Amino acid sequence: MNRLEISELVVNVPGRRDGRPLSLSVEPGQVWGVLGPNGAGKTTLLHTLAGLRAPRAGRVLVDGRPLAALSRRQVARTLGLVFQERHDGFPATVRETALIGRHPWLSPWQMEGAEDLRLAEAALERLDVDHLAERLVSTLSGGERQRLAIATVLTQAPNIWLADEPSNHLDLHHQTAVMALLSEQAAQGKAVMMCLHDLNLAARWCDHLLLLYPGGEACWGPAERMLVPAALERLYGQRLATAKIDGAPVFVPVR
Ligand SMILES: Nc1ncnc2c1ncn2[C@@H]1O[C@H](COP(=O)(O)OP(=O)(O)OP(=O)(O)O)[C@@H](O)[C@H]1O
Repeated sequence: MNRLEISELVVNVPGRRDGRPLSLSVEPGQVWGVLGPNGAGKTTLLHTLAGLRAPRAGRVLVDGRPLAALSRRQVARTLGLVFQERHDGFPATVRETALIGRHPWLSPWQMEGAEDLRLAEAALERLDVDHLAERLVSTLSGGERQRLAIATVLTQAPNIWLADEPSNHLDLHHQTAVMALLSEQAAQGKAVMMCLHDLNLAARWCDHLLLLYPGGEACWGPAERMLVPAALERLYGQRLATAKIDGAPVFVPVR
């Protein structure tokens, strides 16, 4: 079990004043959504939480220990990252790519074993890309690549998921399947934080929300307290109509 604690964190968004420092905890079992308009700093925040970018101030802690004090291997075992930019380094198949998720768990020259292969195959099947296992990644569609990226993190089996737009490129069915998977991960005691542009996915699947405003303002808390139409309209500069379906609020932009 791992909790991700953000303490007085000021993310370094170039050219922007500090804004409100962020202090919150993503607990095991919780699903946090990060909402905000383009350029609000969602990706920069996730990169900072992953230790890929230094903050201007404040700290990121895993189970009370600063992220910087953990070894690279500990970080790689603990944090699973689904990020937007992907580079095809060398030609690899879908199966080989999913197996990369096992690397934090292997010693430097150790080959993947039967159990690693089983985990990778199960993840590919869960993300509905098992039929593509032999294909080169460079031949995949956008949605297939996204599902493979998520399958690779599932193979990695981290305790904390950081996902930047996990529903990106996905059709409606696969959006729902991925949100159900992240929700299930949380139910198994993992901590999940994801950036989302789709307010309705956030309203249905996230139990906590962090709202990032372009000027550096922010507020956070349980989803039902954050999903206030007036606050969301201010966040996006967009009028919204609201309804309730299946017990969850639904927001539709209006002209
Ligand atoms: N290396 C950089 N140099 C200059 N500006 C940068 C750099 N990286 C990010 N920014 C700026 O920082 C701001 C925050 O970027 P970020 O990608 O975190 O936003 P975001 O909320 O994820 O946006 P989006 O919804 O468009 O994905 C943007 O205005 C972006 O142009």
